[in-house]
Amino acid sequence: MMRNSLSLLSSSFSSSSAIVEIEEASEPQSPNGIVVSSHVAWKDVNVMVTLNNGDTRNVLEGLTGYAEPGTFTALMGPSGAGKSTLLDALSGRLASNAILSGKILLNGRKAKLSFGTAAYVTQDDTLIGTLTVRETIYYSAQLRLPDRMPLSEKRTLVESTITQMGLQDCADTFIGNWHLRSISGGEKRRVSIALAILMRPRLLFLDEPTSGLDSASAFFVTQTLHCLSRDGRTVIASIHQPSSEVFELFDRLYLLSGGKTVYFGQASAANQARYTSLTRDSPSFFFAEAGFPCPSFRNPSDHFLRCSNSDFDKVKATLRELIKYNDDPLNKITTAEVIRSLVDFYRHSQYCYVANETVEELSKVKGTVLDSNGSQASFFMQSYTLTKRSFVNMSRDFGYYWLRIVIYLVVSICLGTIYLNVGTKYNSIQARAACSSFVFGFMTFMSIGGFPSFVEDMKVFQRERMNGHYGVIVFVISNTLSAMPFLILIAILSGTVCYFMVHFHPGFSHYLFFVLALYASITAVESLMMAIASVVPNFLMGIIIGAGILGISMLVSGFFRLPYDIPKPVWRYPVSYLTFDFWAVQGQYKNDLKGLIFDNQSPHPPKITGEYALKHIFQIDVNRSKWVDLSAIFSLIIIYRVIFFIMIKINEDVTPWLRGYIARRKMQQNGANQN
Ligand SMILES: Nc1ncnc2c1ncn2[C@@H]1O[C@H](COP(=O)(O)OP(=O)(O)OP(=O)(O)O)[C@@H](O)[C@H]1O
Repeated sequence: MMRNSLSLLSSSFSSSSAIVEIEEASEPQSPNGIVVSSHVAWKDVNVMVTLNNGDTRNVLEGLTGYAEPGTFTALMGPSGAGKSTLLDALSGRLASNAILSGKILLNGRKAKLSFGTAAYVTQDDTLIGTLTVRETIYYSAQLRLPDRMPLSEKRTLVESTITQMGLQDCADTFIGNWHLRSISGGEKRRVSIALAILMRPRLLFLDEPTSGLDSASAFFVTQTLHCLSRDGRTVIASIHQPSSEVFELFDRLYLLSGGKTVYFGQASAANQARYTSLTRDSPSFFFAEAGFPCPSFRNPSDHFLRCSNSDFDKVKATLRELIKYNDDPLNKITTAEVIRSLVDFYRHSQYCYVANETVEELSKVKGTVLDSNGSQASFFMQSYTLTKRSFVNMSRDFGYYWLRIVIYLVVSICLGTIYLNVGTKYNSIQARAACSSFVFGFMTFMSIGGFPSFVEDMKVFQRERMNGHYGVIVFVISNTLSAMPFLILIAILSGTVCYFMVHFHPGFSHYLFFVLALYASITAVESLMMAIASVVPNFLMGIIIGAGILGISMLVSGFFRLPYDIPKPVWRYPVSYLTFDFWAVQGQYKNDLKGLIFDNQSPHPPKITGEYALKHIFQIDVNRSKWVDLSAIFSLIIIYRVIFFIMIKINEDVTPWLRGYIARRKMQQNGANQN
């Protein structure tokens, strides 16, 4: 079954020109007969980062290595050694303040690995908690597989991926969130890997796939990666503290310390503790040769990390009295010295020579160009699937809309009882205005509560976007459409309660306007909050910024300060015209007051007309139709959504470029100052 799905996927890929065959003859065959494979080689890779004060720091220094199809390469080293940076450099995901030099070759060619060319599993599992494991993988398949692939075959591929990752038992369990029972951490990791391997990528990067897992889960995950590599894939993963069982599953080990290579070569045979019985081709032999043999009964991987972690010097200095020293050579000198001699020893060793030679050879063989492994689905299919997934998420997450609907209803009932049958007395003029302002100002404010959910959505979007699953437009469309039914429900429910309890201007068109204006206002707030979420990923900051903007919007709506009294520069032009509150309040005042007759202050005539109140009390232009005001709110929604789109694009393209530019400028300035 698995084989079937694989060949099916390959055939649909080749027909859609996802993989461009360039030099077929030079292409090595992988164990399962699939032709496309990926050799990654890196030579003299340096990464320099610019710090905020303009200082620079070398994070990686002169790294050379390679990873071949059918192998599992583990990047190991203490915290801060540069494992993630090397992974990021290889996968084209370096931060914008990092400057890369050296050669990175994919199948012998310089390659820009981004947006789905290779699968990348990040350290944290950004998954949608309200979906089950099967649904998560299925939606991902729908988002990425070609439309012409029959549904049954997509399902087969999903099921085979579930089986391959050993997720059968929890396939119908929710990923989990604050109110839904969740799968375990190890299962979450496997779901993330399942999503990465769904499109059968030839190259797989994983940043600490076993971090936070117990030893059994870590072994399971590593064993799965080992099996994936045996399928002809090139697997490169950073691993923090592997157990000896996990270590045995690595084919190659790249040991780093302080951004320098301590060892690169075979990882096999490392489980043999006594170096006298070791083959030359093992890290234990290397350590023994370098003068730091792994003591008997010590896990070799612990020993390698012990030798390469200079933090032990600090620990030793702090706990001098408490440590009992044995005759381990590591206790006689500082770890910094150990690292220095290991790095030096490696540089002049056979291991380094072999690595350089192999990289040279690999760079001469020009192989297949791997094109994006991202989505093959059409724009329509992506939009449909994403809208559906987002709708399912919203309807299952109690905190997304349901809670807000309840609160909206409760507040509407409270408002309805406070302004019950507001009437047409003299004081009713002010009461109606205040009630309308509350509805469009304060009640819409409650939409801020959805911000944490938006932030979660943005995280999933960013992961999927980085892996090339869909574009920004698809995300904006799906987000708008999926929220629509809930916003309509909020507007109808709370609008109806308010309208009839307060007894606003009777008549269907007045009721329709009220509900439509409420819907438009809530949607405008949502759009604004989404735009904020695209640039402010922290929800506390986002809520504060959102509250600030909405507060200003209320201030210039024409209720707290009458329109002509709002200071013209800035506040009236353009701020008030750019806020939905202004249009909503003006439109609703007209919708409610126009056509009504109110008692005067004295019980005798003349009565006050609604038009008079609008003009002379609220300073409102009665000649402008309320429908124009409503159209203005809808136009603002479009503007806010366009801003949302632009923000994402800026975040994606302009900000990294700008940060990179600033980093380079700071570096130059610093260099000039030093000179
Ligand atoms: N963009 C950056 N700007 C500034 N410093 C950076 C940047 N990227 C990495 N560093 C620094 O480089 C060093 C290596 O970081 P890296 O994340 O690669 O280490 P690591 O080995 O993956 O560590 P860990 O196991 O803790 O994740 C760290 O000291 C880190 O602070």
